[in-house]
Amino acid sequence: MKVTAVLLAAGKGRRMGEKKQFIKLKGEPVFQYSLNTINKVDLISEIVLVLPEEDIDRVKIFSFKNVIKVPGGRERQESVYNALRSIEDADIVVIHDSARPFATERMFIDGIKNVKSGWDGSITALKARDTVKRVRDKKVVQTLNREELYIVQTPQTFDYKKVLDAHEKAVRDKIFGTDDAFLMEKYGYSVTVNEGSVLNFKITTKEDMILANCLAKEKTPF
Ligand SMILES: Nc1ccn([C@@H]2O[C@H](COP(=O)(O)OP(=O)(O)OP(=O)(O)O)[C@@H](O)[C@H]2O)c(=O)n1
Ligand SMILES: C[C@](O)(CO)[C@H](O)COP(=O)(O)O
Repeated sequence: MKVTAVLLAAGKGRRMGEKKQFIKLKGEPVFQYSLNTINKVDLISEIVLVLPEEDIDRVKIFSFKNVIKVPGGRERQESVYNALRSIEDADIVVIHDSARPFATERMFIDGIKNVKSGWDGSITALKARDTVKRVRDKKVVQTLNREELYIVQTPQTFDYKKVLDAHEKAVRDKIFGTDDAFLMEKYGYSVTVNEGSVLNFKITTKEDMILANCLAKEKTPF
């Protein structure tokens, strides 16, 4: 079974104030951390790296595995769709945000195993540990049952043909989601969870860089 990884690094970093995927963490750009991890996962045979169109030619990458560079779109969903359409043949695709540099090899492997075992998709997720409430106009209106709540991360792994189908239907129906699993759920595909980690947080604002710098290890690629 051919497994392709899609690494998303085409964001604008509006909340950070700069393109966070290129910020250096102990000498390496943020996106290179995920590339290093994906390179260690034997089950993955090629990588589609999605970059801002204006940066495609200048960005230097280090990878043992074959990397295809693809231009991103205006929104994350459009970037994923561009990547999926650029894939010539794959059975399984693993989609990962480069803004999550501390995803582990295990998260990639667990997702791939779940899809190989028959699920249409598997998403890295962390069971809610805090109490979660619904608030409207600053008034607390409901306390949610946290036994049913998961904080969703990437990598997210899917049957390639099915996730491409979900994205094509979403374009047709003008549906937008904050992750790819949302589109799978919407079109009736089965999605399960594999275990995430608090360390697999998404770098979003400058504050997140403090933690990222603490977690980053001095290392050379691979
Ligand atoms: N058009 C886009 C938007 C986002 N991403 C990627 O999707 C991931 C999650 O997005 P987010 O954290 O929202 O990143 P940005 O879009 O860069 O941030 P912001 O929303 O603050 O502009 C990141 O790895 C980002 O590079 C992408 O490839 N293409
Ligand atoms: C896909 C994702 O990482 C799951 O948590 C997240 O939704 C992407 O974040 P964004 O800021 O909405 O692009």
